[in-house]
Amino acid sequence: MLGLPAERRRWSQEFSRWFDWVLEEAGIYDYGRYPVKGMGVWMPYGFQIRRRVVELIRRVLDEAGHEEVLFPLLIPETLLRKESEHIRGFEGEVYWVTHGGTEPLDVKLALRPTSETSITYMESFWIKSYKQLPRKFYQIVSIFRYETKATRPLIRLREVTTFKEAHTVHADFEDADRQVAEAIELYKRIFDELGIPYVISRRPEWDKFAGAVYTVAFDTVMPDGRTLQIGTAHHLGQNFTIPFEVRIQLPDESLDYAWQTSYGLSDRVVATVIAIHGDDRGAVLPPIVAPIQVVVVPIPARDEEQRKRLQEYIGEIEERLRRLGVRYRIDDRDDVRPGRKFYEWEARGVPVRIEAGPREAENRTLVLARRDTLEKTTIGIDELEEKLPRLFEDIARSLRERAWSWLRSKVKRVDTVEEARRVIEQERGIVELPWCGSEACGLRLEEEVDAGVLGSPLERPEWVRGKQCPVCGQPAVTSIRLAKKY
Ligand SMILES: Nc1ncnc2c1ncn2[C@@H]1O[C@H](COS(=O)(=O)NC(=O)[C@@H](N)CS)[C@@H](O)[C@H]1O
Repeated sequence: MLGLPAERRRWSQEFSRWFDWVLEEAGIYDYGRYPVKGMGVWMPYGFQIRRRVVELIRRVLDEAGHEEVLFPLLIPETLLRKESEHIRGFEGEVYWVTHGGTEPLDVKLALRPTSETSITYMESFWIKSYKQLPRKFYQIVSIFRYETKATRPLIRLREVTTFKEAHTVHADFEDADRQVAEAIELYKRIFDELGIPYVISRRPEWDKFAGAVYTVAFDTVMPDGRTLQIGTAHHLGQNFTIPFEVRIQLPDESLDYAWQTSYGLSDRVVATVIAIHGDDRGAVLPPIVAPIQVVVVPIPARDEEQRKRLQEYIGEIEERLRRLGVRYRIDDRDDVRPGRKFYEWEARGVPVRIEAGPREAENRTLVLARRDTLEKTTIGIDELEEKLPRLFEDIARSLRERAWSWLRSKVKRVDTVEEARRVIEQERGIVELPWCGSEACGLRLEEEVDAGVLGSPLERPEWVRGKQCPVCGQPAVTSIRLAKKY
């Protein structure tokens, strides 16, 4: 299914307004009212979604030998300044604490924009030998960046409240290289579980993380066709261990500085689950992160006798859902019509709705309504235990497939700058061109296509063989991806 079915038009053409609407309507996140720009409030329902996303991230990292830690929020200026490229990269984004009470501090303290400096400083005390390596730490904390580009709920925050930062230490360059590759596999698993599609690119030299040897990034295409960087992994070489003097004894007894990587995810993971899978009725949540996986909406009975029978029947449904271990809600509010209930739970993206009225109680059947495809089926109540778990799997798979076909429809290979510019102008998405690999041509392409460079594939793409760089005419050694970015 290329492009979008008609009924999801609003979702793609007024994405930003839709996104703000769904965050509020579904009770996910309250943004724009808190009196600090770029900072919002996780509301109860949204907090439950975030909690399950964080649980997934923790499970994947813990199973891969990562150790969760917790570092101080405040980083003294003396530490932050130790790695020159890093501080240059973050200079304009750091929030500073300058006073303790009424007293000015002799050393001003940064609210961490990320934690390489505080973590590497402590590693200089902890890590002395290759025998202790590799070490894989991570923390899930708030970080603070005084973003100057337009802030947006969950997408570009000044307090990034769900920042998972992993920091690893290795005995040599190659093992850090291997760790970046592992980080990429772990991120693929996390995004695949959430059905989020991605393009993986090596960022160009002129747009890598401040202090990195190289950066690999996961980008997705949002409903409005702009790309969002949803995860990054960096090889940090010895750029932090040298200034922080993290020396290790090698097997031959010689001393060398350790090698590092770092890799991060943020609130953007929640943003993309909502944005990518959503439709005009609101959020559509994969069952794995849905706070409520099934909502039961009784269809009111007319007379007293039927009402009693229906109540018993709803009780039986509830008992079965409880035994199944499903996260469910029985919406038996009697001052709200079923139609309104459908609207509310659809906006919240509840994956499955069960409707049951007097007829269903009579025939011992249930109406199952899928949130993703909106289709309804009637089953016998005795089929619930067998069909519900499979329905969850179907929903997760169909959301993932629909998202990937969307992404594939938004990535286009072109041979000329004119084509690239036209595609970006008319369709947005990602354009991919043959490239000689030079920074000069890369920057010229940003100018001429009027889009940002995402970078190049990790493996040399076959299709550029025999093609020329559209800027300088030299043989293309790889491809370059451009897009309008968030
Ligand atoms: N202002 C922001 N709001 C929301 N998410 C952000 C923001 N800035 C960065 N992110 C997310 O956080 C991820 C990691 O940030 S980063 O700067 O690329 N990398 C680091 O900070 C490294 N220390 C790895 S943790 C990014 O890929 C992006 O998905």
